[in-house]
Amino acid sequence: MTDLAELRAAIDEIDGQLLALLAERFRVTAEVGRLKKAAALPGRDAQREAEQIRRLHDEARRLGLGEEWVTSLWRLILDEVVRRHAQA
Ligand SMILES: O=C(O)C(=O)C[C@]1(C(=O)O)C=C[C@@H](O)C=C1
Repeated sequence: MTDLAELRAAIDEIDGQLLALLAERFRVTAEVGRLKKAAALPGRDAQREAEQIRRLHDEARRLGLGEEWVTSLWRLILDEVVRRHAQA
């Protein structure tokens, strides 16, 4: 039981770090959104996203994570950034 509690505490710690990193990522993408708006660039950059997904696939393979799963996760994040760009 102690093991379970300790493992769950480790999970909670990691979840907090993941959330903080995501918040930091959204802070940076908000700056990108401001630059794009000032330059009248579209919110989505499909070529950049394809490069990102390719790189993430390589890293996912190296880490033993499923490529499709990583793609779905980043789709969620990228779509949220594009949504925020459109609202800025
Ligand atoms: O790099 C950009 O141009 C962004 O707007 C950031 C970002 C990202 O979150 O990484 C989001 C949307 C774009 O389609 C590509 C990348």
